[in-house]
Amino acid sequence: MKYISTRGDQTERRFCEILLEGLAPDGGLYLPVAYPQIDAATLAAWRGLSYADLAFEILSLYIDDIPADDLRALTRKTYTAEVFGTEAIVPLKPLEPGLCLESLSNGPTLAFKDMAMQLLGNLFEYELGRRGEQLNILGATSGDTGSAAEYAMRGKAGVRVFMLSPYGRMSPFQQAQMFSLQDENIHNLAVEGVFDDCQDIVKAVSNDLEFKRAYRIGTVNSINWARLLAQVVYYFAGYFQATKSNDEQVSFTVPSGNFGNVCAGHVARRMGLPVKHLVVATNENNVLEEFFRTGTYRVRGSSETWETSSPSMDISKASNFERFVFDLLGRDGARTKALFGDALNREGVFTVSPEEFARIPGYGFQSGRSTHADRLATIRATWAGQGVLIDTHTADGVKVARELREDGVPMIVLETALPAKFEGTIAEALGADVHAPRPAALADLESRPKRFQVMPADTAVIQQYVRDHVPL
Ligand SMILES: Cc1ncc(COP(=O)(O)O)c(C=O)c1O
Ligand SMILES: N[C@@H](CCOP(=O)(O)O)C(=O)O
Repeated sequence: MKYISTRGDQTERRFCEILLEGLAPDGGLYLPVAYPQIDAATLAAWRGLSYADLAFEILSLYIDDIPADDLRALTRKTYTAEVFGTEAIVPLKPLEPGLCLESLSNGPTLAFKDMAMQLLGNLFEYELGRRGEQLNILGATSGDTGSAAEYAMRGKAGVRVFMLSPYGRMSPFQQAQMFSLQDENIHNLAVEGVFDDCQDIVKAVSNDLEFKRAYRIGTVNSINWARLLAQVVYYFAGYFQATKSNDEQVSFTVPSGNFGNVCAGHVARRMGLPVKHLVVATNENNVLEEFFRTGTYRVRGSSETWETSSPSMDISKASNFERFVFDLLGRDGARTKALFGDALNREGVFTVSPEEFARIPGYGFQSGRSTHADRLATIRATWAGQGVLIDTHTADGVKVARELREDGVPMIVLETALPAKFEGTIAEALGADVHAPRPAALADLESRPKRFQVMPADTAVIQQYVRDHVPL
């Protein structure tokens, strides 16, 4: 499989090249030249595979520059019951008839990011070892990508992590999870700004091609196609668990911010997975919900990006949304560049044409929004009604899923984090007597010594920090 950029550069690249490269040189995101199509016989053959072997089958359609035996060994090393808690890896949890959660948050950092990041760590180690190279990862996090990446990369030969996070905006648990790491190859840079400022810096550094090459900068955000590819697998795994035959359809509701997770669902659907709807659930930062309702994509500045109780979704520039729009525009790279590279930079807004907007139902997308009050009410109702404790992001998903579900089509809500990460809001919803369980090894997390640097939201300052810490 070859990959092209969403902004018109037709140079075809192979998987391992883009794995280490992240953003395309023209500022676009990589996508495969075509989505492999899964026929009924293949879908039937995949039903019943272990998660690791399903991951191998899906990955091998997109990766032809890693020998099959090595790739299978990588997926088997990654997706184990020891790391993810169960043999199913992503078991479904029934909530009520026709509605269930897909448990994606049983990895080491208690959020769905582990699903892809554990694989990415192993892929990086494999490819860098093969090439005898090193990689300096520059990432941006609103709370969960950062810890998942750091836990996956700590101790990995040839990898350093520079992780930008919005200073003071993550939950105490999320901050402690990252900042308590003392590993030499992990650098936590707390940026005075919002997540979008952090992501803008990552993109600016990636677009400085001379710096990127000299300092061997790579990325672990969903900018990186490998992240999305790994996330495609759990849509198939969820579908197989929720259905008995491939004639059935399901819908997914996806708590969304940077649009990586639901974009993986879009890829699965384009491959032929029988998905009826992909429901994008946002919090008060509803840039995506607004787009699917109106056709206008209006990014917002820091002063309009609200600090909410689902903080990992406090995102007003969904970087990965460009991949979906490229497909919506019939893969017209010049038009995608005009919207994302030009209109968005100049005016902070674009509107797709009525004809383009009319295509959205064909892609299965729907959207809804949830607020703090909805979140509290949903956490309470799900605890009282089903005895299931959900986190604030998953609550946004459940709230919207309950509004948009249809009779006869199972609705799977992706559980994107565990409640232990957001104890403050759980206590606000349920009172101090209900405690979100956390692994014993993390009992004293918040009281551990912390190691991080506070930095201005300034690309040049971050670049200087990288220069000071990466020997040339
Ligand atoms: C817990 C949680 N839920 C939902 C999201 C939103 O996912 P995405 O950015 O892929 O849309 C994130 C962050 O990405 C997250 O950390
Ligand atoms: N919510 C994310 C934001 C980054 O998203 P990504 O999927 O692009 O890595 C976080 O928790 O950091």
